[in-house]
Amino acid sequence: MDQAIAKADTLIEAMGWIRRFRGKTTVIKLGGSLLEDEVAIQHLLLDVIFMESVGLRPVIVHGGGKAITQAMAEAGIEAKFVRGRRVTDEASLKVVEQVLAGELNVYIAEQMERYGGRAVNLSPRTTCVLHGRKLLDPDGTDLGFVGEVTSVDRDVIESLAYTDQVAVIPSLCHDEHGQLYNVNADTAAMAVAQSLGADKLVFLSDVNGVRRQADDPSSIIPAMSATEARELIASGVIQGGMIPKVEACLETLGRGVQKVHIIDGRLRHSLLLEIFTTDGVGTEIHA
Ligand SMILES: Nc1ncnc2c1ncn2[C@@H]1O[C@H](COP(=O)(O)OP(=O)(O)O)[C@@H](O)[C@H]1O
Ligand SMILES: CC(=O)N[C@@H](CCC(=O)OP(=O)(O)O)C(=O)O
Repeated sequence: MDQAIAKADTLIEAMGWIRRFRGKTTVIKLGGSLLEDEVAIQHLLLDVIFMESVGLRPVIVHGGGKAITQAMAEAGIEAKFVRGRRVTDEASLKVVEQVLAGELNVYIAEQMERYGGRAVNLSPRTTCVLHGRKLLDPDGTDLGFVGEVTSVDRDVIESLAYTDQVAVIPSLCHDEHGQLYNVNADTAAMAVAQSLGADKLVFLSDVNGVRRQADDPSSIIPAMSATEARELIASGVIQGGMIPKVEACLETLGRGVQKVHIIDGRLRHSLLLEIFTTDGVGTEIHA
């Protein structure tokens, strides 16, 4: 009986949070490192289905860096990164498209349906909602077919939300000539969040947050300012795939959003804990 009462109390507590966030959009960026972990993905997608069921509006943007690197290795192509972005020639682009649009995008939507949700693939193979152009690297390095998103088909994504369906978007964009580009998934998620005027942008990764030492989980930084984040990139504490993630957070903050979060998607219910509790998990970056 006590357990049943505690469960009812939890439901009542959740009601306040649900009322507060109902109708608001949360963009959830699923990192490719997490997509390798079937159990973590199952729990995360259940959290997303719960959010959708109670009237929040989740939108998924995903990457797939690890799977792309593996598929490239199988095709005999060496992966090369510049400041966390993959140098993408024509052969690599084919692999990127197959992994992101052909495999992972379909896998995520299928898993959502399997657990009782309704999901729709919005990829260049179905309906492309990310439009952009070739990214000109600030250092002058030519990254090949790497793009940046300049506009998002907001109406398509929102009309799905109105009919209780969750958009699942891979990090690929088209330019006006139909040329496809490989977009870093963190920056793609940022562009979607900005375009939808999202209330929250949550980056789910396979680390517990930003750390002072990349390989030491106990060195996690629970909260930091935009200035500190810039210093940590400049000093080399933030490296590799964490650079575009933190840069995307900084750009989002620069456009009026007050807080962004980088959290550990392997932690069970990390998404719900982040949204429905006052003690956040992971690293929060604030203006
Ligand atoms: N200071 C840091 N704190 C935490 N992780 C870091 C840091 N610097 C580099 N990293 C690396 O960034 C990775 C996360 O980026 P990435 O592999 O692109 O993840 P995702 O696939 O989730 O986007 C971590 O697994 C870690 O190896
Ligand atoms: C240009 C660029 O770097 N694109 C990324 C797209 C996937 C991605 O970002 O995946 P994660 O979220 O797993 O890092 C890449 O090719 O790896």
